[in-house]
Amino acid sequence: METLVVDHPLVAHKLTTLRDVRTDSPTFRRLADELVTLLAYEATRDVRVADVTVQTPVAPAHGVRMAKPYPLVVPILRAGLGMLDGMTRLLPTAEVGFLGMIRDEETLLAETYATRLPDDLSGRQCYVLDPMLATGGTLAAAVQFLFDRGAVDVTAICLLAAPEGLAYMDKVFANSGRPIRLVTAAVDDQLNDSGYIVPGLGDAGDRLYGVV
Ligand SMILES: O=P(O)(O)OC[C@H]1O[C@H](OP(=O)(O)OP(=O)(O)O)[C@H](O)[C@@H]1O
Ligand SMILES: O=c1cc[nH]c(=O)[nH]1
Ligand SMILES: [Mg+2]
Repeated sequence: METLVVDHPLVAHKLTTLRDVRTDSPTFRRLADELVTLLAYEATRDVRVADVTVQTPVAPAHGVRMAKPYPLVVPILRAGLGMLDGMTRLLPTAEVGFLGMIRDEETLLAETYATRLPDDLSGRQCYVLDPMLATGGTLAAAVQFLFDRGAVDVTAICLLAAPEGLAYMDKVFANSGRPIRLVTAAVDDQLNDSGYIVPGLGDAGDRLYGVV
């Protein structure tokens, strides 16, 4: 998986506050929203556009518009929902599909409880949103869903990633022949025995929406 760690002082500043255990839920939500917009700016560098000409008050000007089919943005519920507004602010014409996935806290295996995606994704650029890439089980399953429906171009945007998750993605998709990109604010040190990213930021879903 091609991985881009966005090296920017504003990204580092916002991520540091997100990590801070004293940051409350409203602030965490706002920062996650701001951070995804900064990451999305890099993640959409290759978004498809088509040439157009517009008339300025002075003369014709050559430019570009987003090409059809428009990109598909896929937040992974629940925590990925906290990244959706920040993404669609940058890509207002994107369509949105949903995947609901939860990781079993004992086995760390991802289970899918909801899918709402177009049946045919051939030719679509897909952007998966999930704040945390830990063991990689959730992201691998999400990318496989998109591949199974014909997607060939998948970019994941994660606020934080663990080396174990990157290695797992490389292992699972080694022979897929389809490129996968990851854009993230940081690759942390490791996972702990409970599968949490260290130092990480804790449980992203709980910090966004509360413990359920
Ligand atoms: O890489 P993995 O080991 O699969 O772990 C990462 C997943 O765990 C978290 O979701 P969680 O299962 O806590 O669900 P939630 O978003 O509803 O909190 C996170 O948002 C990822 O989806
Ligand atoms: O550190 C982690 C790992 C998985 N899910 C989270 O929300 N946080
Ligand atoms: Mg969670």
